Amino acid sequence: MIRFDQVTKLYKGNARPALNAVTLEILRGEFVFLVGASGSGKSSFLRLVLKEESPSRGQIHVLGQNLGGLTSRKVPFFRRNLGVVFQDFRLLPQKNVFDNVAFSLQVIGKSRGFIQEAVPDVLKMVGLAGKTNRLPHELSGGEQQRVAIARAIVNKPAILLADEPTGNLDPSTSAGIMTLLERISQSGTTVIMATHDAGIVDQMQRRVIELVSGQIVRDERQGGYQTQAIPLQGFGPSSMPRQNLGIAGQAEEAIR
Ligand SMILES: Nc1ncnc2c1ncn2[C@@H]1O[C@H](COP(=O)(O)OP(=O)(O)OP(=O)(O)O)[C@@H](O)[C@H]1O
Repeated sequence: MIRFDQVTKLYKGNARPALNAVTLEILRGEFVFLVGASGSGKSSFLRLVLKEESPSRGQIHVLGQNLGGLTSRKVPFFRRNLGVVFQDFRLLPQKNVFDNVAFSLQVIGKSRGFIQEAVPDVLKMVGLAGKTNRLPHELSGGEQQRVAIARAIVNKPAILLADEPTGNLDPSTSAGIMTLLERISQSGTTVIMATHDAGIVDQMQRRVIELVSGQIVRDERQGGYQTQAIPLQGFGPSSMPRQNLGIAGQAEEAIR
């Protein structure tokens, strides 16, 4: 579904790579938390999956396509398979709830009939059936994020990328958003969520990939936010006990 082979991302004017030789595979229907300190490379990872950025080295495959071979003309079509949700919702302030969701279907040329059916369906799913005519500023933060999620999933993407989707929400509203993301994942969508929210990661016990300075230091099937390992010197796979290395780390260690 998503495969990174030795992916390094260097930005201009930044000597240290944002991602450094990242190798991983994410399967269909998986729910994955991406954790790590600010600047560890989480957003860069998501932008590479979306092909908003290109790797400096290495190869990325998403949904069977080698992103390196994707021409810029084909990128908008490729992105139809991906939904994206951000911390700051990014709704269109002048459009009501219905139109915010409908707009994403209009731009990809869906028919009026399709839109009239699909939008109410998805708004019902996210629990906003009664609020279709509200403007974003008339909604709570949690409701705005539900609109953003509805917009991201209305075209039934195979992959949902969420960059700190609960970052602006209180704990109980966040819990509601996580229940929704879990339901979306259960319907077969791969969900990748970058987060600093320790409580959520600890509670959900899903796959956790931890980045430190652009490198994977932990990849656990059912992990928590905080690694159990206390690195002796600096960070990085070499300072982590073997049992906490996860699949990618063990592979790296085997190569060394
Ligand atoms: N467009 C850019 N140009 C130059 N450097 C960048 C750019 N985007 C990110 N970086 C750098 O790449 C590194 C990784 O940043 P990234 O945004 O991926 O981290 P992050 O883990 O998502 O952080 P946060 O949790 O704060 O969102 C940082 O050192 C950052 O300064």
